Amino acid sequence: MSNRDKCYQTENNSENIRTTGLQLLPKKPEVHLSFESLTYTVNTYRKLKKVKKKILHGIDGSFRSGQLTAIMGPSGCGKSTLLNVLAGYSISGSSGQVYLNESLRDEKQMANISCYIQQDDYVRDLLTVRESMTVAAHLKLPTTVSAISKASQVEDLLDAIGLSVHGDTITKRLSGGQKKRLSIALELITNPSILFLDEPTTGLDSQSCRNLVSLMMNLAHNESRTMVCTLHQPSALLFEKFDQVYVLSSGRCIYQGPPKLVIPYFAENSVICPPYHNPADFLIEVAIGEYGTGVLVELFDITKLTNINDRNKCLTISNEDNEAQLDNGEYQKNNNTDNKRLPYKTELLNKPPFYIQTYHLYWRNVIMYKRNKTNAMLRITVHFAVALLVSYIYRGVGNDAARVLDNMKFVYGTNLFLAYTGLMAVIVSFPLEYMVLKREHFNGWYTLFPYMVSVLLVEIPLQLSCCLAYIIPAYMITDQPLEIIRFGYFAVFLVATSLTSQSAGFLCGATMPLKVCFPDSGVSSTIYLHDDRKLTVEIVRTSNFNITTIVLKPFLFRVKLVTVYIV
Ligand SMILES: Nc1ncnc2c1ncn2[C@@H]1O[C@H](COP(=O)(O)OP(=O)(O)OP(=O)(O)O)[C@@H](O)[C@H]1O
Repeated sequence: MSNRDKCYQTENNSENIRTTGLQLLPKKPEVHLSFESLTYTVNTYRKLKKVKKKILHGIDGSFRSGQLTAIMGPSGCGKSTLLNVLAGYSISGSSGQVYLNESLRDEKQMANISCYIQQDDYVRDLLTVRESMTVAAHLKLPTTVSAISKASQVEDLLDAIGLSVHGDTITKRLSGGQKKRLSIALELITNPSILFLDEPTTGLDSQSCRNLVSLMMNLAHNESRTMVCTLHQPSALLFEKFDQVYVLSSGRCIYQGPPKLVIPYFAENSVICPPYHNPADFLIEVAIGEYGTGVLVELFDITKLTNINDRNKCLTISNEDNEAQLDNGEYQKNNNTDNKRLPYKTELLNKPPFYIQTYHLYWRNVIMYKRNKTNAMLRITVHFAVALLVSYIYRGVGNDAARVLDNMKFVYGTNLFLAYTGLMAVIVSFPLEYMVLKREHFNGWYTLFPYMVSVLLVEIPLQLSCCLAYIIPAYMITDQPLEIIRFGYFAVFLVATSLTSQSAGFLCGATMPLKVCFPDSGVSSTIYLHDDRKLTVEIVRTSNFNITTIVLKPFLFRVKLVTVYIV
């Protein structure tokens, strides 16, 4: 069968996406996730006063293993917030209990058994699908697993997720649905028990949505994982595929249960779905309050009681003694068990040591730099060109005692230029890297120290080459004394300046919000947005301007640190 035929078959036989290959990976335990009186509060400001705003209002619920659950609700009702709190992504501001089976959630254990796939596909654009998976396998799996097994697990996963025919495609060339599947496959390497997905179907066509939901359903049913995702407004066909829906309205739950029971449940509470209406649309309309706010209050109260009962069932579902009780549907809350609940414990995966992580991260960076040679060559060429320009202006000053002041200006200007390019090389690029780093770090791929070392190992030689591309021609053309010691001092001093300002660039890029805009702005296109850190990189295009202003906004203050930047 030709590659094209295989590709066609994989893309169109979504229902046949198999997940059996995943069983080769170390099996994690099945985990029921439940929560009790979950509240999330943020600080907002009204007339210079700090005001607390409650986003989740003490909600209860349970998500079972082997089920695919959708958190639904109108925009701004708190779906992503709930997912963030459950995944442990947002901790400060939250209160209430989260349980893993019958034990309290422990942050470290949670990171070990779960993964969080965000709405945007933060994958490494310059790696191929297979390379991305291989690096992830080397970083996430213990060193006791041989390279051959890792490679075969990667192939199995690619096959299972329908991406094997695209294994050698650069990830930035993948379609939205394929990128989403790759994001899932990257996290499936460690076989997590719980998968959180924030709006996985956003931006996908109906066929890709169906493929993705089928894949999630297979992962839940065949592998007994707990799959939780947020959804906006699915089609009726897609809606029915979920095992459970958890509906939020203004931070409160109004329904948890199977999609098929939505209409009878609401009818019992005097909210009648119009004939031929999509039940998912109906749910959202009820949650928005189109059927009256009184109904919503009633639904909050009724659902809270049902959810508490469900949650308690979920907490004890692994306890065989309680099964007769569960079958009868008469569950009595055992407060003694509540008090005795201990943090969840399971065997932690042995992560590769520091040097192995650094090695794989370094090689990943090398591959990415190789694929983006233009950027590296441009940096070196700009240094060389500016060296020619500056040294032409100051030619011969090094050997002329009458032009000492000019020589000083040359050294000063050189210093400023190298400090500036060292800073700019990373201050703009690092924030773009930030979200991928955050995703990988949060999902436990590596610790920050090996990451930092691997970045420096590729950045320092590059910056050194840039400095030398400037220093050597400039030194010669300005006719500085040809003595090794003097050249050494000159070079060491300038390289040190450049590397120091590069570290300042990393610091600013990693900690400060950054804005890039053209003057006399016209249309704006945001290329990157991350609200948590209030970080915005924005390009505002005007007719033919090529000058940008870079504004750094460290938290409360706005500082125009660099004013002119030529792209
Ligand atoms: N850090 C914060 N500070 C202030 N308000 C916040 C913060 N985080 C979330 N919110 C508010 O909480 C509410 C819920 O946000 P959330 O992102 O969870 O909504 P959502 O249901 O996922 O919406 P959408 O479907 O549009 O993504 C919104 O009104 C949002 O403005």
